[in-house]
Amino acid sequence: MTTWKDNPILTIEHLTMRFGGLVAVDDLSFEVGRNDITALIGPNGAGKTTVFNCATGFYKPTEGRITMRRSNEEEFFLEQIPDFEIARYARVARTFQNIRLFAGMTVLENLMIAQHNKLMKASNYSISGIFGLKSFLNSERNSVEKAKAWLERIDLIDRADDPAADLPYGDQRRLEIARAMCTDPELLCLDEPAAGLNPKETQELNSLLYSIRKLDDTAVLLIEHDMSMVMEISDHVVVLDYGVKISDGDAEHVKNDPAVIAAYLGVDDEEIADAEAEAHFKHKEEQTS
Ligand SMILES: Nc1ncnc2c1ncn2[C@@H]1O[C@H](COP(=O)(O)OP(=O)(O)OP(=O)(O)O)[C@@H](O)[C@H]1O
Repeated sequence: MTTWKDNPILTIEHLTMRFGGLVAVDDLSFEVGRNDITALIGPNGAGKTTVFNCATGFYKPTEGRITMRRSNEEEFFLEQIPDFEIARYARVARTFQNIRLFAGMTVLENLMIAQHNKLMKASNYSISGIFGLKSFLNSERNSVEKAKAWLERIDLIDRADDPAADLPYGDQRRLEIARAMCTDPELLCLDEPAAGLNPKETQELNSLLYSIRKLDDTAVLLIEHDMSMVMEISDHVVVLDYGVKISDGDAEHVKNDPAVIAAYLGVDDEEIADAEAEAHFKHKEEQTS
C-alpha cells in the first residue's frame, strides 16, 4: 500500500500566513496522497480554511511552498500563480463552507456552467458558437453528456430541470461537488462538506467521496468538524491547533494521540469526570445546608 509520503499529489512546506500580528498558519508542512482521502481537522480558528485559501489562490502566503504534482508529472507552485490558473492548469477544484450554487439556474445548468472554459475554447473565444461551428457543437454535446452522467451518479437526473435552490440541502451539497468534478480536477478540496447534513445525507456524501477516489483518480482533501465522518472515510488525517500541526497519520493514530485529545477537550476524560463529580457533590451539599 502506498502512503501520502510515497506518492504525494500536494506537498505543503513551511507554510506561514500572517494577518498583521496574528499568525493563522505557522510553519506548516504536510503531504496529500494521490490516492487518498485526506482530512485537515482542528478546533475553530485553527487555520484550516486559511490553508485552503493559500492552496487555491485566495491568499498569497507570507512564506512557504505549495507544490501540486499532476499525473502527467507537471509541477505547479500554487503560491505563485493566480486562482484561475490553479483551477484550469493545476487542476485543483474547491467548494466553500457555505453553498455557492447558482440558485436561480437549473440543476443541469449549474453543471454546464462549470464547463464554461472548455466551451469558450471550442468557440475560439468568438461568436463561432452561434454559427454552429462543428467543434463547438461537439464540445457542447460532450458537456451535456458529462453533466448528465454526474447527475446520474448523484441521483439527481430526475431533477435536472429544477432550480438548484429547490433541492434539499444534502442534494445541494452533492451537486456542488459534482459541479467541482465537472472541471476535471486531480485534487478536490472540500470545506466542511458534511456541515448541516443528517446521518443519511452524510452516508450519501461518504459514498460519493469513496466513488470519486476510486473511479475518477481524484485526490480528496477535506476540512471537517464531523469526527465520526472523518474517522470513517479518511486514509490520512492532519490536525492543526493554533496554526501549528500537532498530529499527522492515519485515523487510528490521530484518534489516540494525546495531543489531539487535549486540543479538542482541553483536558483529558478523567479530569472531566472528576470535575463533574465534584460539581455534583457541591450541588448536593448546597441543597442539604
Ligand atoms: N482574512 C483574514 N484576516 C484576518 N484574520 C483572519 C483572516 N482569515 C482568517 N483569519 C484568522 O486566522 C485564524 C484562522 O482562521 P481559519 O478560518 O483559517 O480557521 P479554521 O480552522 O478554518 O476555523 P473554523 O473551523 O472555525 O472555520 C483565525 O484567528 C481567524 O480569525
